Amino acid sequence: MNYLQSSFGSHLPGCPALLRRLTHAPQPPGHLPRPSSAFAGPRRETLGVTITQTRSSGLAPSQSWQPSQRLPPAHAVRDRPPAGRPPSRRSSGSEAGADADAAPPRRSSRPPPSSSRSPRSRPGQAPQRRRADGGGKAASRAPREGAAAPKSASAPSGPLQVGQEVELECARLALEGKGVCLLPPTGFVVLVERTLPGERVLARVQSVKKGYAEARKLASLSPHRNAVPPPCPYFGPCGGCTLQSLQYEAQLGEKRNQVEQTLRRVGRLGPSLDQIAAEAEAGVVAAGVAAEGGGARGVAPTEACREPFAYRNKLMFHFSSRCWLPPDTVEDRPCLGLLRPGTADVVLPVVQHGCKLQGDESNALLARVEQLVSEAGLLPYNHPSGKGSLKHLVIRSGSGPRPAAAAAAPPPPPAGSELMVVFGVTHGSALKQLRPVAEALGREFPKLASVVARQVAVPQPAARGDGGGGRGPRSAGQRQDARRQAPAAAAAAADGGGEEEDALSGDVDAAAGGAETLLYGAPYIHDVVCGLTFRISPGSFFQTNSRQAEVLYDIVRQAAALRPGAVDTVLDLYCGTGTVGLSLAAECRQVVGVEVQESAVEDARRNAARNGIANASFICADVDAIHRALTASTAAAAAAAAAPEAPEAPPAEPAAAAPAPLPQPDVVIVDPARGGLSVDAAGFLSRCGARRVVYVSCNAATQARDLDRLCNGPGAPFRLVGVTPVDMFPHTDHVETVAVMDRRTTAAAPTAAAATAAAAV
Ligand SMILES: C[S@@+](CC[C@H](N)C(=O)[O-])C[C@H]1O[C@@H](n2cnc3c(N)ncnc32)[C@H](O)[C@@H]1O
Repeated sequence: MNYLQSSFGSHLPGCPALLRRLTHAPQPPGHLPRPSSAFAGPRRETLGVTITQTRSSGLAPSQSWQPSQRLPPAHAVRDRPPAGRPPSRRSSGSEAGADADAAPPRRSSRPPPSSSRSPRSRPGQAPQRRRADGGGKAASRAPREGAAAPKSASAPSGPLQVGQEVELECARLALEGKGVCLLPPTGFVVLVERTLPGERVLARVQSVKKGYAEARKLASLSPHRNAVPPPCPYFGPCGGCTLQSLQYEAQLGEKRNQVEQTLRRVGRLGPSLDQIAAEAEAGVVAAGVAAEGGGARGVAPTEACREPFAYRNKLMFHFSSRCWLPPDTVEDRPCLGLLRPGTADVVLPVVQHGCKLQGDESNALLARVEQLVSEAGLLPYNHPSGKGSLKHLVIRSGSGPRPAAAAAAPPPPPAGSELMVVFGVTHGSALKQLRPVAEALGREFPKLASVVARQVAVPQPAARGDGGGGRGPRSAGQRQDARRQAPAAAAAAADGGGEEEDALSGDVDAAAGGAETLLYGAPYIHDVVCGLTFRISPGSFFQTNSRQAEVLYDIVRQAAALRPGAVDTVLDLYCGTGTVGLSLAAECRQVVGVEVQESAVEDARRNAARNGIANASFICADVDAIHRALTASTAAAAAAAAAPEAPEAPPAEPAAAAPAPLPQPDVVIVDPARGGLSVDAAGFLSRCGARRVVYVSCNAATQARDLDRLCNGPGAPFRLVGVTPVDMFPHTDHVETVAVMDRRTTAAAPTAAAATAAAAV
């Protein structure tokens, strides 16, 4: 998954109404975050060792690997207003990341379109500015008469015009980290990226839609009081760490606000949160939900991450023949880095400084991979020419297995003791050249335990939606539909949780694929979480922040509120490699995990055996199929009861392939992908009879939608009793949330037939 897919569009599959509730405005489908103007200032200088193409690969000069560009420190150039300089010779004009309008980037040697130029940069013209006081005292004025209005691709339908400059104050953060500014006096929503609540900015309107506008920040007029210089030189263009310029404590507060706002607006859970807060105030707290669980707001404070940098055990990088040098240059040359927001094949080279979210050794590995593949004559896959074969690179790390001798109270082994490299390749022909690359890496990096190549699908022209050479972003809804149609592809798509967790983990489509070839070492690495050793295959989901996963699982354990004496049966739905269920196993009678991806289920079974856990079992199945099978068997039982004398009919086609038998659960843990629960999965929770459901989510918007379904309205089966955000991804706008629901005692209990059917599924 890339940054662009973390936009609203993908958070809220097929739910424009949810978007409106979030921002009071619809978000355009496929809307993408824009890169910033952070690099519009000083000229870049090129440092570092040149990596030249030395093999006789028949490359044109533009196809050769080049050194990564040294970038100025982010704080030195960020928020600089555009200098009005002409596009560079190499500039691709409308590719100007900072000034690009809604149109997708395209190669062109033309200068930027007039709609994307700053009116201020035109000689003899006064800037069009509108002032908007956060306090509602609007000092706004219409664009000056006589000043040429900026050309707009579409007629403005709000109080703003494309190209207009406006002073705004940020009221709050939207889920994807953009600042929500309300234009007085109407409160018209303007979304401005890299803008923090309380900050006043000068921004230029980029697009105006029916109920809202999007603007690009030109300058910070009064920064957030907790603003800090972002330490990463790629901050801004790289869409990953949108909150890096905010002090960490303040990030935690913002994430709590986001979760609360989303539950109130999208989930219509204001009354539930108010009740949680009132009960906490009165000292009545649901079992397993911390006393401060609500405070005055119904949402607990965000659980902080102790190590807010170098916390990631997995990052996905992309190979591309289109290399982005922010703000407005795209060169046709091989490049390894992070996808430019809003594109499917333009890459920001990050090899030189690495990514601050992963460890030093992983960054060193990244740099060495770039050198070695260049020397081997390997090229990025190029669409549409079909040349080249490298698509992406995933670097994973783990602590290695827990030493047996330390079984009593094992301190976790140091992170990064085992490393894994996964090459995503489009053609098997690359394997021959990759083998010596893998062996060289193995010799140079003693901690490298595994190098694997995965065959990935070649982008289909029909799927292009970005106009730039590849797949366009698909909504989570579309991905879910595709998953229903092709469970096998879905399994592959899970690729370590590409879409399941956050933007930096992997592109679900790029990662989807088939054959894996082991190039070096073993086809897995190990990590230790909660004192248990987990085996991780290249395609298996594993929480990307191992240390914080322990905090998350501890909150889940408390929230499950299992009865003493290990008497409860726990269902761990969407269980991945079994981490949540296995960490609970000692306190329950039995744990049953359900997971769609075969390799993850295999890992989960091995993990149970390796850790000596005998009361956990894992089923490879689509969670949705459980409810369909349950519904089918209930209907069949009802039909049989209604027509006992009917002649024997041929057996009906099963509504869904029924998974292996599931026991009646006391507690269910669900941790679905970003798309949240399907209607079938929610239906299963309603009917399964469990007294408590602990819902772990990496997408507050879809979680809010699901909680609305399950907790609101007459006959709703559950009552929301606690919400705790957990910061698994510091500096990014992602937040994990643990919501706890108790079955309402007044709601109709599951019928005996349903319970029996559930037991039989
Ligand atoms: C967010 S991960 C959670 C994994 C696990 N709970 C953990 O903490 O490591 C979601 C998992 O759900 C799996 N998954 C996605 N859709 C599924 C479905 N329809 N049925 C079963 N599993 C599914 C993915 O393969 C992935 O392993």
